[in-house]
Amino acid sequence: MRISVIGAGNMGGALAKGWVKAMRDGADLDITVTARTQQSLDRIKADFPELHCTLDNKTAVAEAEIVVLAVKPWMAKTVIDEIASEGRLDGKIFISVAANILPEDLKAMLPGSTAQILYVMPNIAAEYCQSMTFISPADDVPAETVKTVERLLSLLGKTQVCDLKTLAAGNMLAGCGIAYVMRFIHAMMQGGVELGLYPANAQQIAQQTMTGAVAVLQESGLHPEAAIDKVTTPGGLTIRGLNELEHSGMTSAVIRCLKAGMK
Ligand SMILES: NC(=O)C1=CN([C@@H]2O[C@H](COP(=O)(O)OP(=O)(O)OC[C@H]3O[C@@H](n4cnc5c(N)ncnc54)[C@H](O)[C@@H]3O)[C@@H](O)[C@H]2O)C=CC1
Ligand SMILES: O=C(O)[C@@H]1CCC=N1
Repeated sequence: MRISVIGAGNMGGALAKGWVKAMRDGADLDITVTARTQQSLDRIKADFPELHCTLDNKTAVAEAEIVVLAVKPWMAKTVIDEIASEGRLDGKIFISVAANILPEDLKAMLPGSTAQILYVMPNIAAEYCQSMTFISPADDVPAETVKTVERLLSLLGKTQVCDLKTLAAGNMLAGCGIAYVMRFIHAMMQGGVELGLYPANAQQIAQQTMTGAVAVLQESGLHPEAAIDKVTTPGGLTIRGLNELEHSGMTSAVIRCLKAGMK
């Protein structure tokens, strides 16, 4: 399958690199990436020589079956005007990962085009095939196309085909949420340093603890509070910290954090 990623930056680059890793595991893909500067392309090509790299968006689109738009949202219209001219996107699968540009907005930017439009929200863990990716197809996209896109994105982690409301909420937990989780890890590091650990050691400990917590919940299927009960000795150490977190409004802060991006 020939895929062109227009804008191989943080997100587009992560998708392309994840797909290359899938190719190394046997997936039959042919990936082209574009960027604004040759320097960006040289950087990505150095570690991922399987990628075709070009500064020419139009050629990249003309040669692809699937086009992924991964430029900043405020550049989407200009780039779409460029790549869709002369019917270049017609009949192709067109995935946009530009946040908050909905399928109806994309349709308005592609008047008369027969491109099959899907609004997709991955996260940067796509590079390591651990993304949580949401897929919202436009109403007129055939089921077979949705399946194809789902298969392709499943190479990069977990996927959900969903409506726009779920995508918006899911993106706060996953697309943006990955940054919130990283901020929590950093907060643990800061506490760890105050307790006398070196930052690098605190980071390793915090990351392994995060991995362990995820493993416990995934393997056991427990609700988080049931698993927390297993850690919390009455009158012991853990409950002191848990209550301190709640006195400081942790749960409320997280809820407010997730709601903030929906405004
Ligand atoms: N960074 C993230 O975690 C996520 C980002 N997104 C979406 O992905 C899109 C890209 O975001 P980032 O990757 O963070 O930005 P970025 O700035 O890292 O990447 C954008 C890329 O587009 C390239 N570019 C700019 N103009 C271009 C043009 N005319 N032709 C070809 N390439 C061009 C730039 O060289 C750059 O490599 C945004 O719309 C964002 O909403 C979606 C989910 C997660
Ligand atoms: O911050 C943003 O707008 C994008 C969307 C999800 C992650 N980054």
